[in-house]
Amino acid sequence: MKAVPVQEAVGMVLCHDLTEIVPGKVKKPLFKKGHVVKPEDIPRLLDIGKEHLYVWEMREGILHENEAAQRMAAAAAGEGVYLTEPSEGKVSLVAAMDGLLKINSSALSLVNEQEQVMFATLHSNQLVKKDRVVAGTRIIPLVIDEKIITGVEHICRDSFPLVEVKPLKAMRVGLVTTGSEVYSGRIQDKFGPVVTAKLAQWGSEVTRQILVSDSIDMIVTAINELIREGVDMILVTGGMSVDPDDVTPAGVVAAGGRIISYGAPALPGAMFMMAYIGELPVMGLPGCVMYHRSSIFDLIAPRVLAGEKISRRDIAVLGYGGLCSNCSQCRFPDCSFGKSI
Ligand SMILES: Nc1nc2c(c(=O)[nH]1)N[C@H]1C(S)=C(S)[C@@H](COP(=O)(O)OP(=O)(O)OC[C@H]3O[C@@H](n4cnc5c(N)ncnc54)[C@H](O)[C@@H]3O)O[C@H]1N2
Ligand code: MOO
Repeated sequence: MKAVPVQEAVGMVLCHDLTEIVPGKVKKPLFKKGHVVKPEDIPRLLDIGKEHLYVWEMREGILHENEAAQRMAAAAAGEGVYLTEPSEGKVSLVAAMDGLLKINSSALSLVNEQEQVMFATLHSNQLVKKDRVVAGTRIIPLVIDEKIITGVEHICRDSFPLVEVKPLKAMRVGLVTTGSEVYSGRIQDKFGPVVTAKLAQWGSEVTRQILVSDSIDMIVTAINELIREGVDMILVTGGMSVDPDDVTPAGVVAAGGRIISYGAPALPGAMFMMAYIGELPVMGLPGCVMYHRSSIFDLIAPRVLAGEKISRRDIAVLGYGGLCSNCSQCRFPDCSFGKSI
């Protein structure tokens, strides 16, 4: 690579995008890589502070920033992600569909420990819309030793994929709503509508809701009925707390449930329960899920809908970032709640 004064650069081919920045107004390439410099470009180049331009000299084992970024992005991207063309040397990774974003954060850190490269992403385990930029990567200099990029590709291959968007399955969900006050008709059920609306937003449907009193036998009968109907997920609402009447966890165990975690390091969501009956996911939802706009349910349900099996470790790591700030205007998922990795 050779630097030549701009006045002598007419007829030469630009070897990288040249950026113009006017604070608050413009940040974009004024000239793209490959542009042939014309006499009328000279004053505009001087305006953006370019007195010299680089002229590209191809050398074995050295990569241009665009090719380096394309290779890193391609190596990291799994299903549900597409790549943009490089602009100013950066390639973006974009969601190809609505779904659950998965980032391998430890492999990502390994990539970023390499010299002269960067790779930045959104947080893992959040829902993203189609066409949202979920990550971006580039090299820091204009050219780079190919060995560094090969090293990044190795890291990506060992931990593939670094970035992925998983589609949500459309599930049939059964609800068991506990509580003598609701069962007897003293108060109207408020849990059903909240959970139904959330699931609808994620493309799933509540196919049956059964109201029961605070009785282990009634909970077991309701769960068995939902299993017979072939639901893909069961949610048991209420009865998760410390009162003698709160028998939901005991009811789920009596129905054959294997408890992964009773209690979760999330607020709202402390009294949440994750269980499985065979392979069937069963969640015990505490009252806060009905009350708060975002809670543990918004952290775990999308992952179950994406086909993930929830482990005790998945729940345990939620503590870091598990405290909701209760903002007056909720911006979840664009906030720290649930961003544990
Ligand atoms: N002494 C303690 N009190 C509470 C604790 C605790 O650890 N110690 N935990 C608190 C947390 S955190 C939550 S969340 C709630 C959990 O409540 P539950 O899920 O056990 O719900 P219930 O006790 O059955 O009811 C609480 C409240 O919500 C109303 N409710 C319940 N289900 C419905 C429904 N389907 N529709 C409308 N309203 C419903 C119920 O009538 C009660 O008013 O506990 C904290 N307390
Ligand atoms: O679990 Mo309550 O489950 O935090 O608000």
